[in-house]
Amino acid sequence: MDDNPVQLAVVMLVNRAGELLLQLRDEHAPNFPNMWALPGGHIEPGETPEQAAPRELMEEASLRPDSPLRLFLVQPVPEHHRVKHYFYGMTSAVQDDVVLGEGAAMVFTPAEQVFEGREFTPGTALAITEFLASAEYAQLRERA
Ligand SMILES: Nc1nc2c([nH]c(=O)n2[C@H]2C[C@H](O)[C@@H](COP(=O)(O)OP(=O)(O)OP(=O)(O)O)O2)c(=O)[nH]1
Repeated sequence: MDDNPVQLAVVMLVNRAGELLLQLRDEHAPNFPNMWALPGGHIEPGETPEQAAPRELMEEASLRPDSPLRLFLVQPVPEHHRVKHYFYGMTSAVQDDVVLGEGAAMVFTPAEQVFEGREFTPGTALAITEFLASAEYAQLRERA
């Protein structure tokens, strides 16, 4: 039984070149230090996942999506007592627009390089794999 799992909102933000924004967690992070992740974090009490996702993106990268983020996947991770809400969206921002607010790095990464030598937080690699193969990602690429 996992009665009250921690609720997280994370963002798969794609730029006009089709690159995905990835966060490297810093060495002092209490959980999963030095691992790759998506920008995101805890959904605060009274906050919806739809509110938490753009807030975390602003706090951690100083970026806004071009249009409202959409939900891609809700993923239970019972072994870590978490539920992760994955949102996606497009930005016309470029790497120089990123202001690192949390973590050791925040980088737009070409899709074919996402899995090159990176260890991801639980559930993240699976969600990114599904997203990069999805109609949702293909549609963003068509509109870029
Ligand atoms: N940002 C992020 N955190 C993740 C991912 N996967 C995953 O298990 N986590 C975990 C790590 C942390 O235990 C938790 C999020 O913590 P955080 O420190 O990044 O979030 P936060 O901004 O809410 O931080 P705080 O308010 O607790 O200081 O979720 C992911 O893809 N991105």
